[in-house]
Amino acid sequence: MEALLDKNTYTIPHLEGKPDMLVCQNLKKVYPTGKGDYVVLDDLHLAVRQGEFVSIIGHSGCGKSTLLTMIAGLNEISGGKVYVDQQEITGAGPDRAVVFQSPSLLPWLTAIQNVMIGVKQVFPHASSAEKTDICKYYLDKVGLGNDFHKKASSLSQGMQQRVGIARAFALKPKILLLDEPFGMLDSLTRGELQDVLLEIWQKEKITALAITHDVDESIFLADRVIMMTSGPYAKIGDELAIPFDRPRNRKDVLEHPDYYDYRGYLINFLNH
Ligand SMILES: Nc1ncnc2c1ncn2[C@@H]1O[C@H](COP(=O)(O)OP(=O)(O)OP(=O)(O)O)[C@@H](O)[C@H]1O
Repeated sequence: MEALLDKNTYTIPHLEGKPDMLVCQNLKKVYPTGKGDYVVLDDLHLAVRQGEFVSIIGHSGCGKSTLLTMIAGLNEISGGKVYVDQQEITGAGPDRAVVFQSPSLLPWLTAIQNVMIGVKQVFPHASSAEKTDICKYYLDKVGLGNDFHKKASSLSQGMQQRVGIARAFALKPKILLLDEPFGMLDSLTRGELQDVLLEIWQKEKITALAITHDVDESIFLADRVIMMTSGPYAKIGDELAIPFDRPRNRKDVLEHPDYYDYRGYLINFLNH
């Protein structure tokens, strides 16, 4: 365990000299309930550097989605502050794109029309050809180059989530927020989409924060895994830097001599 903690001092080459893109300060969330106030998160501090990929793990109900939706500006902040690129957030904005477990596409629209909705809002002054190019570029990147004009309702769940990922990247956000993005997919599709996500993330050098229940996924994706304590009054309990080389491929990660130490460390946290 000590050796692993030492590894937290490893420098991650692509983060050297990068400023913080996301800062959560003394964050608190209280849900009023019939039985009184329920304090989900309390005094939570988190800083994520520009271009960093952070995974968040923690027990079911500890407040991971609450944290993510507060950062997204979709859930009221009860106390503390969230800063994105040094600006305090006051609500949702195009600087933060969210990918939820279910992409909630408009089923009667095509793949490209679904991506276009957000692109039109974020780039109102771009020409129609430019907007179409942005949509096509990201749909192509997620492997839907031949499916631009298919209705969302005719796409498989995995393909719909590919559209969800394309839609988020197409907004060119500063931060990508992912809430169990692959939770509903079979393991093969899940693996494929993890690869797609990392490939685009690597190219765009975007800051990303992903909630996952899957310890292997948390390691494969992230530069750092954040472990949340169980609620109420949840906060960051521990963190682990994952200094595996980038770009990553699954085989190299799984065969890394330290892989099972990292995995064991995270599972040990969850078991206590
Ligand atoms: N609107 C709400 N009103 C009252 N309580 C809520 C509300 N939303 C969430 N909660 C409670 O807050 C706690 C944290 O919920 P949250 O969904 O953030 O946890 P989570 O860690 O994302 O869970 P999971 O891993 O199961 O998705 C839970 O106990 C949940 O029941």
